[in-house]
Amino acid sequence: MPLPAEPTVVFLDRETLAPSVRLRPPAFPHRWVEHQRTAPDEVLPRLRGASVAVLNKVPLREDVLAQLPDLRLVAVAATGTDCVDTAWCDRNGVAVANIRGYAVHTVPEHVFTLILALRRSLLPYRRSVEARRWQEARQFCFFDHPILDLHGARLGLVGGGSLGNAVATIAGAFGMEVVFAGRKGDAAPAEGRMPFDEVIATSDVISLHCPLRPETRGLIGAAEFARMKPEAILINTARGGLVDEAALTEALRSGRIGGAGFDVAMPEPPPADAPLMRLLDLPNFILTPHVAWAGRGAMQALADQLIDLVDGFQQGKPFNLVAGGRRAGLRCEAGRTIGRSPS
Ligand SMILES: NC(=O)C1=CN([C@@H]2O[C@H](COP(=O)(O)OP(=O)(O)OC[C@H]3O[C@@H](n4cnc5c(N)ncnc54)[C@H](O)[C@@H]3O)[C@@H](O)[C@H]2O)C=CC1
Ligand SMILES: O=C(O)C(=O)CO
Repeated sequence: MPLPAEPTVVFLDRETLAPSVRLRPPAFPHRWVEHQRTAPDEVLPRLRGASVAVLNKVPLREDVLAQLPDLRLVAVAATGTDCVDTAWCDRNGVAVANIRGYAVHTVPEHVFTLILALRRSLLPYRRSVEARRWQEARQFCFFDHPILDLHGARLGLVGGGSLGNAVATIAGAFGMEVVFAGRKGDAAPAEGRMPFDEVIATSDVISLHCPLRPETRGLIGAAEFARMKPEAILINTARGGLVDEAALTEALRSGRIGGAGFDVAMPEPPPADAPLMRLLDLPNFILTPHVAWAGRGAMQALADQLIDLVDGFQQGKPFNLVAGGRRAGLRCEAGRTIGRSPS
């Protein structure tokens, strides 16, 4: 359904984009309302009467959506749309669009920052040097912490979209062997994919690049940690919720795996006593605050694409739809706009 004349566009969490990011105004007459942040009980009153909701991480669920008859488009200022009830939107003709491909450099660079730091014991060596351990060494260096090269190591990727593929390209330059996992439980995965369990059992580094959906929640749990190589490291820059944090705690504390690098948690921010926060004393665990995407250029690209989404929708040329495309004559499948429906 098209937007009305002079629609109201409400951005619920503007402060999730840095103040330096320029948001150009949509190219049509509209009323723009911007909130720095929005608490759960403020979502409904703020979106009443709005045709377009813009949000990054504000949850938008059925109980609220059902009370917003004027809403036509939810423009998510991120790739992951797990904060929106896309199934409800799809059933009820509310379009949901996301940002794609903006993070193909920034997230993979963060992934390799974590991988290299863990494989080379960067933080433990820094701590040792700070503690004057070098001065105690009887020769020119010391070997308190393990160092493992990337060359020749196997990288197992879960998710072969824009980020999985970009990580694979960098891995190739390091001389890593890259394997892509098939879907969990699928014994005969598509060509070019290795069975999920085999990827888990044989990879030196496992990196997650799939969306959080009901079927991927808890994708990596106790059974997966039990299968991993003792030196394996797990990288999660995708979403908290993909990994069972209690099982991760057990795997790291017992020395079952070599280490983990996480940029995401469930919930965010994590409370001070959350499982991931309690792991921070470990030298082989690194937690960053969901900033893998936050390279300056990537954030501006995201902001530009965000307004393109709104303009495209208003012009009757929606793109990047993950839900609600049927009424616009577009089919949405597995989070992808895959083409025009046959008429
Ligand atoms: N930490 C951060 O700053 C950022 C995190 N992300 C996260 O990374 C995820 C991936 O981003 P992109 O590669 O750009 O998305 P994408 O949509 O290009 O690729 C996602 C891939 O996951 C695959 N997939 C879907 N369900 C799966 C399952 N059950 N098992 C295995 N694979 C499955 C899809 O087939 C697709 O190949 C996003 O969904 C988002 O949650 C994205 C950007 C920044
Ligand atoms: O783009 C995404 O999915 C992110 O998590 C960044 O907000």
